Amino acid sequence: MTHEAKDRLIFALDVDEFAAAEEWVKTLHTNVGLFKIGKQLFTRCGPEVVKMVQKHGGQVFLDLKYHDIPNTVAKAGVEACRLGVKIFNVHALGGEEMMRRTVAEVDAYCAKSGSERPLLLAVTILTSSTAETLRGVGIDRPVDEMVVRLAQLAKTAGFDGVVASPKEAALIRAACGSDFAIVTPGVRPSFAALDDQKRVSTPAEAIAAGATSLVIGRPISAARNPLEAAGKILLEIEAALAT
Ligand SMILES: O=c1ccn([C@@H]2O[C@H](COP(=O)(O)O)[C@@H](O)[C@H]2O)c(=O)[nH]1
Repeated sequence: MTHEAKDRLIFALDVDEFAAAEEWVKTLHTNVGLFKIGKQLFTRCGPEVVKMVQKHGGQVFLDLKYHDIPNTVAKAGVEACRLGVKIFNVHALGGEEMMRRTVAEVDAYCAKSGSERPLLLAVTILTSSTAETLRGVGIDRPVDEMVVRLAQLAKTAGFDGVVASPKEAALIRAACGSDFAIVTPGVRPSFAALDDQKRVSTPAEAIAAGATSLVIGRPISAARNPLEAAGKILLEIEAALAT
């Protein structure tokens, strides 16, 4: 398996116990480049679980999707840097000032401390959302239009990339250029259930559309043989990269 395919696979550590998270890291570290720690696991275990992944040589995507006033998000971003995570994210719907302030404070902190700057990603429209979901919160625009608009806003604010559905990856790539990261959850291999995801593609489709990394949780964790499922996904990523 090439290093490149593995580095593009991010496993969602969506469990509620430290021990279970550690088991997943030990089981999957050969096939997974990064481990995503989200609201459930972080709320239960806190920064210790970040250190655990790092202790096992894994890199962390801290998926807390900050969405608050600029000062609060910027300061939370600095704390994410202090944890040494590889990636953290905010909601682009928090707006340009919130994102600009976060970039500025993170850059200042990393320059002063000499620490590696994490990749800053902005969540566009959640992969579980549809046009109906948007209408329900008063947004009367098509999903893909909103996603591209938020991606451009994130880029203007100095963010490194976005979290989006692979369905919109090609549009984002065209609008934001080749060096903009597009990290896609909402990925479903042919062998997996849809669960609560609405805007999904297969791993091969996501890579072909321009996704830089894929976030995958239940298609791996619910598989009869999770390591084998991750291996199949890597093969699919590799094949798509080769075409
Ligand atoms: O738009 C988004 C943003 C984040 N997520 C997160 O990704 C994983 C997906 O897990 P699956 O089990 O593969 O569905 C999960 O942790 C979400 O919080 C997302 O799905 N969509």
